[in-house]
Amino acid sequence: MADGSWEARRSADSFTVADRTFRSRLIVGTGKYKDYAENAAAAEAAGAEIVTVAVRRVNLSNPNEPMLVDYLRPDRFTFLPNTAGCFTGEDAVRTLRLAREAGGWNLVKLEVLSDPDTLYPDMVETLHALELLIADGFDVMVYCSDDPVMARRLEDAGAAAIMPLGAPIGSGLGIQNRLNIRLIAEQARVPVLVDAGVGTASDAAIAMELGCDGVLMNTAIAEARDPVRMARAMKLAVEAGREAFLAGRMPVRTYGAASSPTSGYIS
Ligand SMILES: CC(=O)[C@@H](O)[C@H](O)COP(=O)(O)O
Repeated sequence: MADGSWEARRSADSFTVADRTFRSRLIVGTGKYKDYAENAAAAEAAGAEIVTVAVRRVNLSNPNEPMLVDYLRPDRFTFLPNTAGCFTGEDAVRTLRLAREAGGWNLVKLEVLSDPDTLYPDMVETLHALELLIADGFDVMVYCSDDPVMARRLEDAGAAAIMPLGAPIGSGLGIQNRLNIRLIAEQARVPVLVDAGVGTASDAAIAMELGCDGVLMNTAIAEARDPVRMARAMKLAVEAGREAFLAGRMPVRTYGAASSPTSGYIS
């Protein structure tokens, strides 16, 4: 997209990251599923075009074990390698360099965690790693805190997409700071996708209503009683949230306003 402004992004029927255009605004993960078959069925039901893969945790190369690529075929899905489990920028950069050597992936998701309890991103390490990866020619989608100032710093450093958390990874708490997510979406000139913390369909719809370009989620689908059905619900929620955003919501009022006014409307 030549003009990445919010005004241009807000009306587009697809989103573009590093010259690749996607119609589906829902990215799904590949962890915590019963097996790869269930994972694949959920990704299909979600209508996802991108699946994110924790390259250090998923079997991509040992043919003696079940392999992800036999179920989620690379000719059907764009694989987005991520650095889940990395707690230093150096480790994350090393992981993505190995992923590129193994699979040729250049579009990647950077995620540098701070501590194992909150799983919050370490933004100092993340920014440092981002700079190294950009210098290395990667296109980097960046998992980050919901801080608009930090989001701008990442964009200035060359991030291909900004991915603020809704809540801690795997918490299912939903979006904790709607104001910040909205500010980040408004100011960015690259796609903004809420990543982590979505618990159910309404959370995904809220992310889209706030003006985000998309949503990435894993646990909400993988840990649902019926993952395939939840994946379908998430697809519909993302689409509904996007439609509501484009339609433009009514103003919020402090006081009541009669639904059958006596003037000012057609009778
Ligand atoms: C799959 C992935 O990339 C995770 O690191 C991501 O942040 C998802 O978080 P949830 O499991 O909370 O959706």
